[in-house]
Amino acid sequence: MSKPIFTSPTIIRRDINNDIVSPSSPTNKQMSLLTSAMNSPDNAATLSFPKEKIKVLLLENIHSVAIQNFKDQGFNVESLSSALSEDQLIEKIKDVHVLGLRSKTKVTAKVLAEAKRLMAIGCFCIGTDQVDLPFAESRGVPVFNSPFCNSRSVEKKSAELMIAEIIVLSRKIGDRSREMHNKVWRKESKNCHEIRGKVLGIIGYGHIGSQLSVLAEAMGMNVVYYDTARKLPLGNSKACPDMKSLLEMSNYVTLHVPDTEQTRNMIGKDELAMMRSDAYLLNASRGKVVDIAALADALKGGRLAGAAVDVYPSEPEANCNDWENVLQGCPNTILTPHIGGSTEEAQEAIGSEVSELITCFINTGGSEGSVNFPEISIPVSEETHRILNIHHNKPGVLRDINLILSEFNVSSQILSTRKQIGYIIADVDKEASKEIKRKISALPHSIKTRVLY
Ligand SMILES: NC(=O)c1ccc[n+]([C@@H]2O[C@H](COP(=O)([O-])OP(=O)(O)OC[C@H]3O[C@@H](n4cnc5c(N)ncnc54)[C@H](O)[C@@H]3O)[C@@H](O)[C@H]2O)c1
Ligand SMILES: O=C(O)[C@H](O)COP(=O)(O)O
Repeated sequence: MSKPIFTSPTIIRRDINNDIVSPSSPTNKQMSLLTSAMNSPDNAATLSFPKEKIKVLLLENIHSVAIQNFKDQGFNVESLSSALSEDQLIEKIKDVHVLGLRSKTKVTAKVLAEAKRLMAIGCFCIGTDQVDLPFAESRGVPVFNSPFCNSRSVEKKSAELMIAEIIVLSRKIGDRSREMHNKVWRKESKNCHEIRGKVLGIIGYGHIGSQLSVLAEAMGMNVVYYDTARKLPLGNSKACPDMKSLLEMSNYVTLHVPDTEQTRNMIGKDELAMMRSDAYLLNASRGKVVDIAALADALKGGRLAGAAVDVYPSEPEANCNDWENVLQGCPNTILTPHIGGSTEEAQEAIGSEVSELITCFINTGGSEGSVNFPEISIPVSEETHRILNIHHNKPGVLRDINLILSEFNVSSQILSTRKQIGYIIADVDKEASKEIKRKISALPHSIKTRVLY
C-alpha cells in the first residue's frame, strides 16, 4: 500500500503575470508539507513521508540542471545515460514517482500499468509520441514536455541544423570531406549549386518549420510549406494546397511533423517519385515518417540528388559503435545520430523548463505545460490545505465532489476536464483536509487524490 508523501516545503509562487518566480523560502509552519498520494482512502495522513523518498528516475542523459533542480527539492534522483527497454522499465518503474526521458524510451500501457506510484512524466524534449498519452491520462499521470517557450534554442538549433545540411548537400561537402580524409583531392563544380533563389518545401510548419522558414528566406531561398493545420505564412513564404505540389516544385524538402498514424511513412516510394531528380530530402522529425528503404533506392538509383537523415525507424538505446542502416554508403547522404536538439544550450533550457513544470505540479498541483492533462492552477495560500483530485470524466462526479465539499469551507476551487479525466484543485480549511481527502478518495470515479499541506 502506498504511503503518504511529503513534498518539500518549497512553495512555487506566481507573480501577477502567472510566471513562476523563484520559490519562496519555507516558513516553519510550512516545514511539513504533506502529500498523501494515490487513491488509498484509508491513507492516514499522519506519518511524514521523507521527501527524499520521492523517487525521480531520469533516463537518456538528461541535463544536469534537471538533476540539480530535483535535488534542490529534496527528491531522490537517479539519472541514467541510456534509454531503457520496456522490460527494464517495467522492473524499475514500480517505486518511481517521477519519470524523465527523451525521445528513445517508450512508455507503453504495459509500463504504465506497473507504475503504481507514478505521479508525473517529463519528456525532456519536444516530441511526446514515445509515451502512450491516452493511457497515461486514464491513469491520472500528466506528461510534460518542452514544446517551445524555453526551447526556442531547440527550434533554432533544429532549424540551424537544417540550414547547415541544405548547404552541405548543395556543395556535396559530405562526400568531398570523406574523400579528403581518404587522400582524394577532387575539385569540381558539377551538380554543386548555390541555395539562393532555390525553393525550400517545408512539411510541418510548426515551431521548427516556421523557424526554418525565416532562416531560409534570410539566405535568399523561396519558401513554400504544407501543413494539415491552417498556418500563418511568415515573411514571403507560401502555403501549398497539398503535399504533392510541394514535392513537385521544391529543390529541398524538409520534414518537421510529429510521429502519428497519419505521418507514418508519409514519404514513401510514390512521394519520392514526385520529387525532382535534382532535389534533396531532409528528415529531422521522426524516423517512421520516411520509408528509408525507398529513400536508399532513390539515392542509389540517382532519382534524388541527396539526403540528410537525423532520425531512424529504430535507434540504439545508447551510443554504440556497431550501428548499421540501409542508408550507409548512399551518395551525397548525411547521416546524423538524432542530434537536432542536441546542443548544450537547448538541453539546459529543456532540463530547466521541464523539471520546473514537474516540480510545480508536485508542490502546487499546477498542471500548466502538460500535454495530456487539463491545464489548471491557482495561487497557493498558506492559510489553507489543497485537495488535488483526478477522476474519470463521468456525469455526476462533480456533483458528488461538491456535495462533499459543501459540508466544509472552500476558499478557492478550479476544475477542468479532458476526454477521459477531470482534474480539480480545491483549497479548504486545514482541519477538514484529511476528512475531505478520505471521502473524495472513496468516490467510485476517483483515480488519484492528493493533499498539499
Ligand atoms: N531530430 C530532432 O532531434 C528533433 C528535434 C526537435 C523536434 N523533433 C521532431 O520534430 C517534430 C516537430 O517539432 P515542432 O516543435 O515543430 O512541432 P510542432 O507541433 O510545433 O509542429 C508540427 C507541425 O506538423 C503539422 N502536422 C502534423 N501532422 C501533419 C501532417 N500529416 N501533414 C502535414 N503537417 C502535419 C502540425 O500541424 C504542426 O504544425 C516533433 O514532433 C519531433 O518529433 C525532432
Ligand atoms: O523530440 C525532440 O525534441 C527531439 O527528437 C530530440 O530528442 P532527444 O532529446 O532524444 O535528442
